[in-house]
Amino acid sequence: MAYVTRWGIVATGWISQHFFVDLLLDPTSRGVTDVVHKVVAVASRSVQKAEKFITEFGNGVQGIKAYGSYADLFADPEVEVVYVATPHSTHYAVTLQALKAGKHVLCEKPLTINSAQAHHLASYAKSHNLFLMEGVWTRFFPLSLEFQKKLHVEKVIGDIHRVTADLSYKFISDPKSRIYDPLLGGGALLDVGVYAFTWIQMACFLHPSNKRARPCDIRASILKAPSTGVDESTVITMVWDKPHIISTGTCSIVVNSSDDCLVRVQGDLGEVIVPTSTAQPLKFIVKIFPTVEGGEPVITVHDFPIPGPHGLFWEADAVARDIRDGKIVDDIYPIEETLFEMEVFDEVRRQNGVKYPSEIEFVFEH
Ligand SMILES: NC(=O)C1=CN([C@@H]2O[C@H](COP(=O)(O)OP(=O)(O)OC[C@H]3O[C@@H](n4cnc5c(N)ncnc54)[C@H](OP(=O)(O)O)[C@@H]3O)[C@@H](O)[C@H]2O)C=CC1
Ligand SMILES: O=C1OC[C@@H](O)[C@H](O)[C@H]1O
Repeated sequence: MAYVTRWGIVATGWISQHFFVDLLLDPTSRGVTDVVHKVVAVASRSVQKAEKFITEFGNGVQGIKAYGSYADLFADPEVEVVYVATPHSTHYAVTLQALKAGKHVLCEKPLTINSAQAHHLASYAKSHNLFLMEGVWTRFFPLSLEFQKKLHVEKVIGDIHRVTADLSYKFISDPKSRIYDPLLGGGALLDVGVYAFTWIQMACFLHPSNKRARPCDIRASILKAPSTGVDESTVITMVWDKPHIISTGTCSIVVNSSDDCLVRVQGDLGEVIVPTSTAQPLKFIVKIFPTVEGGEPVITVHDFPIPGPHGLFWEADAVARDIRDGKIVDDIYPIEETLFEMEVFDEVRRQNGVKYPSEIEFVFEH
């Protein structure tokens, strides 16, 4: 019997629409038979918005409740796990409120805007035996798992020496948008930098010789947006002692990533390239250098088409299995990796004197 996971969706913005559509897809269409997803309720700050969202994107599914406040959804005993998709700066308070109501939580990336908030959420969830995960959906793509296997198990490119990863989008320069607004945690680092960072985590942090150690050196540069002062373009270089790798992660909200190489992992024998979006990857390429002078490289393209609209369902399936199995931390993307990510991001901002407004950098007393 498939386990039925009972979801509550919090907020009705862009990514919530995508998540909702993916949740409503029949899991057997992607070969999944052990879990299914039931959307119990949707909450918005306006009940009309929640109703409209259900009508527009609910694929005719009946019985989904519409709430006009997040608190009402948290109070619903039928909701088992909450998907939080509000702007970054509100993740901490909204997630804490959900946890305090006894709900498991999948919160969109970034989990919080700083590591102090992330540590608070992680310790609250742990001490109350509740599931908590940052929604870095990319980590659950079969492609990402195969990428790690090729690098770390099959060691197809031998010893890894250098890793570069990028995600950049040219966003419309609107100071009121969440991308530019400091009060909503705007800037490249928290919005798209998370993805560049996650590929570096997969290649370096999860390298078997690294044994989950922190990098021994972190250096970062930030170019601030003249309009609002958020980080417009950010570069993070890290040195990983034991696997002996140097990595560079880049992100920007004023230029687009190149479409031919977003991630490049270079090793003794060749390189692995992810050419499409580092958020929603579709293929990776393994290039093995010629062993004889004048020989040709051997190039293998590994295609991973998404069996559905977006690919957020893989992350949802993982959450469902964790909850079914009584796990509070996911194995593929454990909360410890989020804490590490947030600690590095704090350091990146510290080195560059970038602070979010005090209204959003707070930590509740606990
Ligand atoms: N995994 C992925 O690929 C993606 C993840 N994200 C993440 O999801 C989160 C939401 O992003 P996105 O959906 O693009 O954002 P949107 O601006 O489209 O939606 C955010 C929603 O949050 C609610 N909200 C609550 N408080 C506020 C506030 N103070 N100001 C504005 N909206 C508020 C609103 O819903 P309501 O009015 O119904 O309460 C709003 O529609 C971000 O943290 C982002 O990082 C975003 C895009 C892609
Ligand atoms: O997570 C994301 O991925 C896609 C981007 O367009 C979006 O701004 C970001 O939040």
